[in-house]
Amino acid sequence: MAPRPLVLCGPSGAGKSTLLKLLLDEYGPHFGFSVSHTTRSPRPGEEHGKHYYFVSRQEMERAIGAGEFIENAVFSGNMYGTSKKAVQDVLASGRICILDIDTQGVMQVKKTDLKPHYVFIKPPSLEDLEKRLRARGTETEESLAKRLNTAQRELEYGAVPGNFDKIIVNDVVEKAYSELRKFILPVIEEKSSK
Ligand SMILES: Nc1ncnc2c1ncn2[C@@H]1O[C@H](COP(=O)(O)OP(=O)(O)OP(=O)(O)O)[C@@H](O)[C@H]1O
Repeated sequence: MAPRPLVLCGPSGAGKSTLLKLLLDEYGPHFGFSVSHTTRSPRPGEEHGKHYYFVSRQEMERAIGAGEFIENAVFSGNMYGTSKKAVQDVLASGRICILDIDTQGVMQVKKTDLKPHYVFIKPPSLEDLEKRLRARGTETEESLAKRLNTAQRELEYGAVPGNFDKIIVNDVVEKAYSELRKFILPVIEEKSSK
């Protein structure tokens, strides 16, 4: 039986990439990422089928209409999405497929039969979240305001009982990572014993 995917969700700046990096440093070979589809043009060095499946808007709309996508979203005018096939390819290789998605994506995944483990990464407070995003230095004032606004709604969704199997407050990174590790180890062990 294929392993269950792992959903990592949480507001921008909560620390998903940070925790994911630690997880992959320690257990990389057990995990895999699905290759997303996008209608944006490839950047230099990006390969079709490796970084993304680069498709036309027409093809993407057809596939979404045909129910081939688990989740999809529009960012700055371009469509992005995760196809069922892309996730199944990872699972078929015996790896735990990581889905780093927002709450909209989670709602869509919940309608599929993928049955992932749902983990929500939470910042200690909105103030901390803002500090971290500012310190990361990747945002303009406009994108920062947008992320903080969205964060409020995501935190509300994260707090609804039953929406997630595990909520991890990313206060001290090491502590948050050890919680994530403890949650996912049984999944790795179950997979490895098959
Ligand atoms: N526990 C922590 N304490 C202090 N800073 C942290 C902590 N965890 C992460 N950071 C820092 O906060 C910033 C945001 O973290 P990260 O990029 O991992 O967030 P993210 O959830 O992946 O965001 P996005 O969804 O925008 O990709 C980074 O600069 C990271 O180094």
